[in-house]
Amino acid sequence: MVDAAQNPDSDGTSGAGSAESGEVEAARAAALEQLSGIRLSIDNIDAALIHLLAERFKFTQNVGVLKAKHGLPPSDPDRERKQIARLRELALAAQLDPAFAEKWFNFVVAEVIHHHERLQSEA
Ligand SMILES: O=C(O)C(=O)C[C@]1(C(=O)O)C=C[C@@H](O)C=C1
Repeated sequence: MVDAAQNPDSDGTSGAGSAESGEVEAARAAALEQLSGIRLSIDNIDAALIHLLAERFKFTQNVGVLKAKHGLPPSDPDRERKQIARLRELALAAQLDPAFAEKWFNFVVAEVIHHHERLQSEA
């Protein structure tokens, strides 16, 4: 139920009683229900992204250990260029902004490189 005191009509009154305000309220209540459903899906996707990121970092941790052990450089710009080109293609096909995909990738890789550097300094 939508509280009229918290959701006044556009004229600032409660609009109590009119048939029109009843319809507006019903439509708003339906919209809020729809919003809750959509937010459940958003929460599921956010959870999946966290799990995927955690898995990715487990693998990059393995890479960092290997690199530290064998004196390999923390970053590999050539590999990154190829990854970015691939991710931009995937983003385009998925109707995601390729610039955003690249920004996201660079953000994650910068963190990975920090981890690699820390492992190297500890080795
Ligand atoms: O593949 C590597 O060499 C990594 O260290 C992993 C990774 C990545 O997170 O994808 C991170 C840093 C490198 O510059 C390139 C790629």
